[in-house]
Amino acid sequence: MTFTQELIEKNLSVWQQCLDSPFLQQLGAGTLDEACFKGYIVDDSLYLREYAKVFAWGMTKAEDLDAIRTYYSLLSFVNEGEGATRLVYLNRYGLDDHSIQHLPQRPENLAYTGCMIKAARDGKGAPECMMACLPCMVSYQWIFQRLLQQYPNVRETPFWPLVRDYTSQSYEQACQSWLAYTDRICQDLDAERKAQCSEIFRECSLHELHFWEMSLQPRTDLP
Ligand SMILES: Cc1ncc(C[n+]2csc(CCO)c2C)c(N)n1
Repeated sequence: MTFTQELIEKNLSVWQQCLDSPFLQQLGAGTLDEACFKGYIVDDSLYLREYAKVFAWGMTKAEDLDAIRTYYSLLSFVNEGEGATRLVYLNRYGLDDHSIQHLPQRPENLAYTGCMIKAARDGKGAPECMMACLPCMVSYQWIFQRLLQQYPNVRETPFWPLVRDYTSQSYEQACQSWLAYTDRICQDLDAERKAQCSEIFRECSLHELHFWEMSLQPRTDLP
């Protein structure tokens, strides 16, 4: 079993709780209140802005071009794939990136991005940086694939563009290559550093769960 397979296995119960969260279950069934979804999209947009800073810290410690290429590929997915879908949703709600930048991240969101940025800032290098962003990328693939199996009719709901992004073959391939890169750089780490990495992965998985729980409440500060 590779290191990332081990990490995923250890955290599957948390990801299962994400999948079972009322927000995702209602999203799959198409019954989710769009005010909650709107709040999620706004917080997620603010989250992705902060997410970019994780790689800014990662870049300063990069020891080879492989690390830089991986960070670039992660960021370009945020910007091109997810970014495009998010913008369609923001527009649908009469918002755009500019009009939401002044809004605060809700506390669970802030706690999550704070944790990721700290891991990349205080960590020794690429392994810690990848640990901070692996749960977000890989849990989405795991969760949305299962959600689509459970609710094939989600294709007929307003939430399909989001589900489609994370269930596409190209997203699965991208995840595989990010995982393979992580396994490569973690191969020769000593036990102590592996344990620290595992702790970051755990913490960020729990933050994913808290983000889904937070999203069941609509934001109260949106136009
Ligand atoms: C709270 C939250 N968690 C995870 C994602 C998914 N995600 C974030 S960045 C990225 C690109 C590759 O890592 C992916 C898939 C999200 N949008 N919002």
